[in-house]
Amino acid sequence: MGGRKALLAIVRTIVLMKEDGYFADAGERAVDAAAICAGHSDWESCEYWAKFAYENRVAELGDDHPLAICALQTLENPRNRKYHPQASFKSRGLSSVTIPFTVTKTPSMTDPALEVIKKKADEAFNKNNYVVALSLYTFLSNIDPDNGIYHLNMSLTHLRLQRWADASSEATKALELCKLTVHKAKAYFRRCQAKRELLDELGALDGLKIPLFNQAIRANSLNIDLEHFVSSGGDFGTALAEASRLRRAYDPTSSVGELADLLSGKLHFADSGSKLAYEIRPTKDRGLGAFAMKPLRRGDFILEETPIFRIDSAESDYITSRSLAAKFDQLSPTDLFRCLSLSNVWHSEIDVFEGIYNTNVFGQSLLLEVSRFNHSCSPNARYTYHEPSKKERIIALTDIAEGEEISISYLQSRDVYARPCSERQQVLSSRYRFCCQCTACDDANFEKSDRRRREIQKIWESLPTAMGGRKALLAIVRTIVLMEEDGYFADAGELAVDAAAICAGHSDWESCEYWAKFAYENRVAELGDDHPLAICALRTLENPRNRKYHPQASMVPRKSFKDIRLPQSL
Ligand SMILES: C[S@@+](CC[C@H](N)C(=O)[O-])C[C@H]1O[C@@H](n2cnc3c(N)ncnc32)[C@H](O)[C@@H]1O
Repeated sequence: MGGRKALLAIVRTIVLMKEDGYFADAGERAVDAAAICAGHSDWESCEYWAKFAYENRVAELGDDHPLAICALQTLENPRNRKYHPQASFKSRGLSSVTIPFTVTKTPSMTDPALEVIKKKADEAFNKNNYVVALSLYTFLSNIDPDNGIYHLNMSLTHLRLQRWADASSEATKALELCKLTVHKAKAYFRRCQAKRELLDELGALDGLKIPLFNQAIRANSLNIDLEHFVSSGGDFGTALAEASRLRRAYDPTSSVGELADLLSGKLHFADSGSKLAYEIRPTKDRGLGAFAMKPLRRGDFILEETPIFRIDSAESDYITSRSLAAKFDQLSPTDLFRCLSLSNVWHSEIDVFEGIYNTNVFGQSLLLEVSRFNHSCSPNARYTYHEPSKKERIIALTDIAEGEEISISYLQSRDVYARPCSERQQVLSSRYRFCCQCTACDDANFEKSDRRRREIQKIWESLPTAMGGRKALLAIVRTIVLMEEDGYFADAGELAVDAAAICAGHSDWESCEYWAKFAYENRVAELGDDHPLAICALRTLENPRNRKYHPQASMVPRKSFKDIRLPQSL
């Protein structure tokens, strides 16, 4: 089925179903309609139907149902063949066919990120963690500036932090924005408390000189707000108690330093490993970055960090704002605040959690410190997840001078060392929204670098899928040489693992040992000697003929590859 006739049939079916009081399954018809429109490249109509399908599936199945999630992904990626396999297969022109009514939003489509942040802010406040609570309320009010409740909460939090002037001005903003009398009463009361403390401080400064004047101001100012508090339904006894209470003087130093540290991301975390190896500070043109605090050698551990959370691979295909909100919901308010201070290149275009996650996810981990390391296509360090300790590691790939920026590659293996600059830039700009200017991409080097990386690309494209024998070994040698020439010092170990396997297949045990040793040494340097991949390389080196480690050992005719080695310099 396809085209105009089918779409008209779908419209008629939905109208008849609705007229007949049957309110299920319209979403399924709309999925077909969206697919038809995608096939004819009518993206506007496709979006119209995909939205209808999504809203109906959410209403009928729940927004966390795989079919609703799938509909959302289809809505977000109409041209992607993963979601619409038939996209653009037919001729255009279907936009006039739509259904004659609209579907209202369901309550479950509220912003899950805001709900979580608000809950965590309240939690921090209730645990007397006012600095974090204030930061989270401030974050919320920046996203939703017309919501007076956040200002009301900020006013109270400033009061707890003894920041009277801020408490007063937040209460004033709450008064401007809050509609309900009960909220207004709270705002008056808080402003009154703040002013009293503020005036006490002023009175303490010059109170001896003009005590009567200060008392008059105090009485007048407090009275006005207290009057409003009472007339807005505030408790009279509370107002009286407030009016008669005298509080200690204002302490301007309280908590300010801690807040500044949190905001500038300068706090070091408990398990951030070798603190002396690097520091996070602003770069010239790419936000924050990590810089070596001492000279580092290839193989040195720079950082080990427990992820804030991980998304397992099965989950990663179904990430939605709601599933991410559930992850963020498990964090402490302080960790949530730290996450919210991470870079978000998506700004308000997408849900705040999705923006932060997409900008900062490394592999499957979201991390606070690793997230500050910038990208290079010729990195001097790499990140790797160490499953046994459940920590993400950053390890030096080259020697790094004190003061030099430490960079890692956001792209993996052949996506970086076997792709020319333009292809890398495409991914980096669409996913991370920056134009890379690393040594492999800058104007002075990119042509030379492109020549090498294109050659690697070609070598691998021209090899048969079932790789084996001399040709493959020569391809591996050439690739490692080109990578090295191009200043790319990761992943050679992985290629050497393949080389060892080829040699084992042909029963060339001497060559097998040569490559297995190279693989082991490189995996140790890049991943650590306790990494499962390094341990596996060691076992392979120790047991080259064992099929557990080389399943293809001696499976093909015996051959010698002793003449194929890497140059001595490597
Ligand atoms: C994981 S964050 C890295 C830390 C970030 N600079 C910060 O201030 O928190 C990724 C973002 O940093 C910036 N970035 C990373 N590497 C870069 C590079 N080579 N050139 C320009 N911007 C880069 C981009 O905005 C990117 O989306």
